[in-house]
Amino acid sequence: MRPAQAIHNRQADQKADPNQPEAKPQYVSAFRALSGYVKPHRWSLAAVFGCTVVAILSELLQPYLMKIAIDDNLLAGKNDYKALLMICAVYLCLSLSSFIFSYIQNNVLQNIGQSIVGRIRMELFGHIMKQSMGYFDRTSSGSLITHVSSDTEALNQFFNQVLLSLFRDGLTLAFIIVMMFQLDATLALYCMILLPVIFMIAIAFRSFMRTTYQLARTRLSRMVAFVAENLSGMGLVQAFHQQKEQERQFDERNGLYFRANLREIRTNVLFGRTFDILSNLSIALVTWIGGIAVLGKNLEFGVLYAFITYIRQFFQPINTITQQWNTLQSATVAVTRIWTIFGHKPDIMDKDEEQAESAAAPQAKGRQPRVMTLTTEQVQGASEEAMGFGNVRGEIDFEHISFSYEEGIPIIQGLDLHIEPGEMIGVVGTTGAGKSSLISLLCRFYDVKEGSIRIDGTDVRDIPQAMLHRLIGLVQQEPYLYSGSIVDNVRMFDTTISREDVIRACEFVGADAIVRKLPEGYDTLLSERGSGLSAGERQLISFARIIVFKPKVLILDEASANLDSQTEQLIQNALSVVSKQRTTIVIAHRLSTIMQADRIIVMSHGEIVEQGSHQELIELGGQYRELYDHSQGQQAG
Ligand SMILES: Nc1ncnc2c1ncn2[C@@H]1O[C@H](COP(=O)(O)OP(=O)(O)OP(=O)(O)O)[C@@H](O)[C@H]1O
Repeated sequence: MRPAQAIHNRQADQKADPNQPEAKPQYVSAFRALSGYVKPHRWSLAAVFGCTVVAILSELLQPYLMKIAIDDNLLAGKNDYKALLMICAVYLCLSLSSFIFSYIQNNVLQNIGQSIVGRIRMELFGHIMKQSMGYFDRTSSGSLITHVSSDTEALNQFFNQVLLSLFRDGLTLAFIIVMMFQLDATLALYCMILLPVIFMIAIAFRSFMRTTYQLARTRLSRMVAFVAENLSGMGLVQAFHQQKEQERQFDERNGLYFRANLREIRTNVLFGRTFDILSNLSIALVTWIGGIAVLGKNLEFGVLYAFITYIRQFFQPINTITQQWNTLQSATVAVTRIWTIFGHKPDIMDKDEEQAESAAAPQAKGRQPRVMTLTTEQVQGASEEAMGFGNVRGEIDFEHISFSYEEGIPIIQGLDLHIEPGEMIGVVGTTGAGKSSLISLLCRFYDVKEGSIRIDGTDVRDIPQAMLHRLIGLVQQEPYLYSGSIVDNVRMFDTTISREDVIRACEFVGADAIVRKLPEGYDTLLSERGSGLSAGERQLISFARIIVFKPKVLILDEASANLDSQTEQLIQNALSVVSKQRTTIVIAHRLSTIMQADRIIVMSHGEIVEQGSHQELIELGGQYRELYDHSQGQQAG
């Protein structure tokens, strides 16, 4: 299999996809979960209920008025024009009342629905953002996009359609039955004969519609997930000329979705038309039985007219409620899926969050909180002075740490490393040696399985994450730049950092000349992922970030891409200024970057196999020497 295709397929296959069709709706738990969100709106819901009752009564009284006009006026031969005019006026008033109260009911209900869905969407996004990196390794971004967009949209439809229909159509149905029995109990009973048939058909269709609907939703989610995977791996797709192959795979998924949709539409049309037939059958039955009664003078003509009108109105709400079944199902599945995410507590939590969690679940066994020496006051605030972490020295200890991403596949085993405050450490090693993993552990993107990592003697697990990430400045291999101006990218949208500070930082790292060449200078808007800037330029912007945020520890995961010699020189200069007086760890792909480091560490299979200065390691004649000779050979070549 070709690489790009293999990677996509691997991602799609391996990551958990909660959009499985077998997800069964759990109505009770789903609605219990929603009830907390609905509670604050209970008075508005009561108003909706009141408006619905008035709107329906206004509508259902109209045929009754016609019955009065026919029986008590027209057929009674009274020629009472005034009374007839009065009936027409009341009829119009009822129409107006039905319109006004339906409008209010609709608006208030939409408002409630939108604010609940908006709140859930916000909380869901916030909850996803709190998850650890391990969670994102296991969960595909496509399915997370589906949860934040489609699942919350399904909830939206629940409030827009299902709740509205349950309110309006359910009450309409109940009132029509009352009106029918009020008009003529015998004729009403004949109509009720058809009810069991209607229910049987509705139940039969329900399970069929559920299958087709779920199939369509699942295929849609897969298609969305596929698009998301492709967009995030677009570079790879283009580099391997995989466009045709990906188009073919998309066409396959698109075709499946198209067919599932057609099936769903056919089922809906068939169901709707079956109800029309039933409605007409009832009308024929009532016309026959009622007609005989009218001819035998046992029933007034106006009653028969009103009955026929009510039968027409009777089938419409049943049809609508049954049609809502799908939306109800998908909303229930969506709620279940959203609550599954809410129920997933982050693998990595701050000590106080962990304590709150274990207080809420006393039976849960957790790690015992450790003594913490770094205080929040030491590292809070925007500037170093305000943050007060001037007294953090930046001493780092990896104490006999072990780590694995997956159970049984060790990546780092019993590693010990002590880094002095202000020391500059270069890390080299073969690909897959565990260099980036070591850094991820220090940043607490993952937790060690054994041992501990300490900063100034405090376990990183005992330092609040917000604080830890202000202490450590990370320049990643592929520095991420957000859609926004250069200024905002340097200060990470933190407006407490002035524009002047940003410019000074850029000047300091040597990025100023590059930024000023851009069309709008510091106000140039970067597109997503900072495209428009080269890898080296993006790294320089990241260095400027380091300067404005003044972390105590700097980590540079050097870009593996080859940079032109001018940019490489700029990066070297930037590194030497930003690493001054701060502990610095550089994962180097080019040995020239770390030759001046205080100490170089050589990693292999998750262990440190050599360490010392450049000169010492060259003299040792081991793996470093080999790497060095190899790089010299490459340069010469
Ligand atoms: N998120 C992850 N999930 C599972 N395995 C991972 C993950 N990240 C890395 N690995 C595996 O862990 C091992 C060490 O990877 P790591 O990225 O730390 O190596 P590295 O020395 O930084 O390599 P490189 O120089 O190529 O970046 C590799 O075998 C890699 O496949």
